[in-house]
This record gives sequence, C-alpha cells and structure tokens, in this order.
Amino acid sequence: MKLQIMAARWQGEIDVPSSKSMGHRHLIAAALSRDTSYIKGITPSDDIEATIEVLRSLGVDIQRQAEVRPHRYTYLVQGGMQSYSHPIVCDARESASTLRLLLPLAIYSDNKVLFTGRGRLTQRSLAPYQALCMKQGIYWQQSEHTFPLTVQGHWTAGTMALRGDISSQFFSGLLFVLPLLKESSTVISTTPLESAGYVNLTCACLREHGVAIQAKENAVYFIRGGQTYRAGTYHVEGDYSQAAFWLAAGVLRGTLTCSGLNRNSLQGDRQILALLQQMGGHVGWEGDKLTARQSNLQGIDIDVSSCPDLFPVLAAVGTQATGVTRLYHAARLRYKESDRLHAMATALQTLGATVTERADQLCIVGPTPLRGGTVSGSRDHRIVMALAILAPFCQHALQIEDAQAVVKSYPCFWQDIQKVGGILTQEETI
Ligand SMILES: O=C(O)C1=C[C@@H](OP(=O)(O)O)[C@@H](O)[C@H](O)C1
Ligand SMILES: C=C(OP(=O)(O)O)C(=O)O
Repeated sequence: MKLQIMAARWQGEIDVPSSKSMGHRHLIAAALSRDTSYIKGITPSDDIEATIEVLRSLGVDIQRQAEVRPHRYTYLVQGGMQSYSHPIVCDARESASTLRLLLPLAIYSDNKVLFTGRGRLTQRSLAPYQALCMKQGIYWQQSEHTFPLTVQGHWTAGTMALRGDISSQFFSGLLFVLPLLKESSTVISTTPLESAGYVNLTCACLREHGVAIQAKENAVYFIRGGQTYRAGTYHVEGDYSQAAFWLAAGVLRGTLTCSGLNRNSLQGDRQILALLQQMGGHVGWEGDKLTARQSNLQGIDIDVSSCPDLFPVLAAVGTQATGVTRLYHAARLRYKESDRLHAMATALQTLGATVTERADQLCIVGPTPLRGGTVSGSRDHRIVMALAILAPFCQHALQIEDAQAVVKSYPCFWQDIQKVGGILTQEETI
C-alpha cells in the first residue's frame, strides 16, 4: 500500500502503545506459571499476536478482554503447556522476538515442533541456537530458507556458551526456560553482548514473575534450577521505541506530548530522551507526560549498538540537524526487518538528504530541505514510521510504499498520525 502523507507541523498528544518487548515477556512468563495471570494494557500488533498464537499452539489457554482505553486489551493467560502425541506447527510470522524467545520453550514443551515464518525472518540467523542444540543432542532440521524448522529434544542444564554479537534474543530465550530445569545453569557470551539492555529487561520481567537470574560481569548469567513462575496481574508500560517517533516529530516541527510511559523504565530505548536532548531538543517531563517541542538541532555521534531500534528515527532527525549526525556501530541493523542501514540511506537520499552509507555506519549532513515524492518503506515498520515524520519538510507530497508494514508493531500508527496533523491519501493498493 502506498500512502501519501502531508503535514505542516505535528501537534497533539499520543497515548503511546504498550511496549512490544515487555508484552512478549509478560505473556511468556505468564504462560510458564501454573495459574491464571492477567496481562493488562496490551496494544495488539502482528508480533504480539504471533507470540500469543505460538503459545496457544503449545497448549497455553489465552483469552482477551477489551479495556476502556481504546485499542487496549487484558490477556487472561492460564499457564501450562501441553505435550501432544503429534507434531505441532508454530508460526512466528515475521517476529524474531517470537521465534528466538519461544524456541527454547518449544523444545522444553516435550513436543516435536515445526516452526514457520515469513518475510525477512527467513533470513535472520538462528546460528547460536543451532550450534547449542547440536551440542545438547537436540534434533534440529532446517530447510535452506530457515523454514520449516523442526526441533525436538530435552535441555540438559549446565554451562552454555553462545555468540552474543548476533542478537540478545538468544540469551533472553534461554533465560526463560533454564530456571525450569532441575539443575542450575550458566549462560556465557563468547563475544561482547550486543543489545545487552534487552537481556536486563528479561531479567527484570522474570523477577516480577518470581524468577531470579544472577547477572554477573561480562555477560555471564547464573540461573538456579528448580524455580517456578508466579502468576499475577501485570501492567505493560508504554513503548519508548514507538514514543521515539513522536518525540522526534515534536523536536523537528511542532509540539507533541506522549502519555503512558514509565519515567523509570528499564527499556533501553528510553535513551531517545537523552539523545534528542544532546542534539539540542527540548524534551522533558511535565507530570507523567513527556513533551517534545520544536528545537534547533545539532548533529552528534551516536553509538546505536545498545538501541538498534532507534536507528531509523535518529537518521530521519539527522537530516534536519545542523552538521554531521553519525550513527555508528550499526552493522547489525542490516539483519533486521530490512537492511536498515541501506534502506534508510536510500530513502533519505531519494528525498534529497545528504547521506553516506558505510559498512557499519550512516553519516548524515544537515539540515537539508527534502524534495518529497515516492520512497520505499522496505517492508519495514520502523523505516516507514521514520520517513513519515519527515512529511513537514517535503516540498512535494511524501508518498511511502509498504505503508501497511506498521502492523508489525504499531497498527494504529496511521490513525495516530492523523490525530497530530497528518493528512493521508491512499495512493494505490498492492
Ligand atoms: O528482546 C527484544 O525484545 C528485542 C531485542 C532487540 O533485538 P537484538 O537483540 O537482535 O538487537 C530489538 O532490536 C528487538 O526489536 C526487540
Ligand atoms: C527488530 C524488531 O523486532 P524483531 O527482532 O522481534 O523482529 C523491531 O521491532 O524493530
């Protein structure tokens, strides 16, 4: 779908959708208890639905109830996976979090599990799990294009060493399952661990569900065996990775307020606040809401290794900041829903921005007026959303292809953009 977006400025308030990362984690932890949990405040998205469907395929009973707040649901999760006499199919759709967080659990469930998936997920690595499963004697059968992937076997507690330079999601996945084994385990990263903040988020979520992980120096995790997950009521806080688009839109052109965020959140992407401030952005708390106001922005150097999901929006902001914005340590961005380094470089260049793509970084020299016209969203939700907020800078109407990609994390994005001043026209349906 190609959407035309026009806007003079951004103005208004957004109730930020629930954190996708926290949503996945709370649902999984609830599925591992033996009682009913209530996970509140979830904004469904394609990725969250993928996690729910995989958990249901594993025998977990999950129902939902609409809340008063628009687009919010409480999920009632009756914990406990089932063991079936036939192979079961689990569809991770395009969500790497779903696949990588749930694959260890699927093995633990005592089933023969056949995973499927689509789009870019067919190219995203599972090498650390494959190597580990080989060592553990767990059956692993994979086609050339990842799916179908069949796994079956039993985890043996002990020391597990795996690469941490591909994705932190492999570590999070193991941390969910290892506390359930009788004996204790240690998980070690054989490389510096990238996106480590997401593993901290996993540990914090597990703690809330009654499970303790001891995080030691240098990405070593000690996991006591024989633990049990506690059922309860949990609230999923707002998503800083999504708030980032609105905060960026505000400092670029307008005034935007975000509600629903936890001021003391452990989400790594909370650093969008500090990063925009370092660029000269007026962003600050007013009570429990975060407001961003139009500012004169300066380019800065940003290491995106701990906040990869902020890369597209920071690149967009860089086009309107004075001087050089250098987003470095970004090579892993080539293996997300698109090659995000190349996708952003190409789209911004098409719009008229001055951008240089290097192997592991993007350099943007600004500020530049943008031409507008048609750009590819690279079938990637974060690329689409990052480009959309540039609409006020475009001399001709901005038209974004693959606009439907937002459903992966933020199905209401286009409704929200209209609330804050965007005028949308659907150009064509593919
Ligand atoms: O654990 C998580 O919830 C996530 C971890 C990150 O992935 P990597 O660890 O692969 O960087 C992030 O990019 C992804 O959107 C969500
Ligand atoms: C990379 C992302 O998600 P996942 O890795 O779960 O597919 C994302 O949401 O930007």
